[in-house]
Amino acid sequence: MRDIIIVGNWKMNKNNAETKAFFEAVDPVAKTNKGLYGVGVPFTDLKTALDEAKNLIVAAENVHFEDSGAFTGEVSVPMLEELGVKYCIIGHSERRQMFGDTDETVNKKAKKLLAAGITPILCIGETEAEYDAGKTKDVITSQLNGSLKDIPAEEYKNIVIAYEPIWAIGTGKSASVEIAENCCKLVRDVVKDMVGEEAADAVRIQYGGSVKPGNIVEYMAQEDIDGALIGGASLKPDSFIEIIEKTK
Ligand SMILES: O=C[C@H](O)COP(=O)(O)O
Repeated sequence: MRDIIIVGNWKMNKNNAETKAFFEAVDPVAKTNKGLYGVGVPFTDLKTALDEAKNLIVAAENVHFEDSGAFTGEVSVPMLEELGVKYCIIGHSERRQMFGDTDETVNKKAKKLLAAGITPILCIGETEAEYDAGKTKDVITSQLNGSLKDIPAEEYKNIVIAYEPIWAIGTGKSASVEIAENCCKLVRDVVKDMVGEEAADAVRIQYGGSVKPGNIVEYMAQEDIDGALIGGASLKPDSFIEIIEKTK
């Protein structure tokens, strides 16, 4: 049985004082022996978050695939390791759309993270036009094959895949439970085709896109949904606390 993993993604929000206040309010509630709860925070908040975290896990929101060099503005895997980061979101659709991330660069990031013992939270998902054109399966298959290329089956227990239909991100228009479950099952089937049943059973799959306290329970009741990646509803302590309390 896979453990649940529910992670907030703050995106470009919160300073250090706000991070500290969030952890003071939320961290005690996240004490559980049943699953994992955490937040992805901006690089500038990582140290504060890690210092405060007793129960919540802390994720970076991106990383570069080279260890060091002339990459102005970037942060490397060894830099995250030095801070004690254990989780890192990669390939978020906002990075793919606005900052040039591709399946190829995301694949390099995933390999570097795994080699360092940091769990990648790999984001995939189709646009509204692709969904309407019935291309979801093709898009997911191509993103998974590209982003997880040459990663051995035994590593999949250390990987989290976040299926986030782009049309549901920040729109308030969440995918129906049926669509979310069907697509997460599709992700698992593609992984099975790629690396076999054992890896497909082990990989944790999150749904992301307008998840909130009012819909988290029905998503989490689905067989192939092991967790959620939550943007807007992870910013307010009260709303994230409600999500934790409803699922732990
Ligand atoms: O990474 C999280 C997703 O982008 C979902 O964001 P949202 O919950 O605000 O729709």
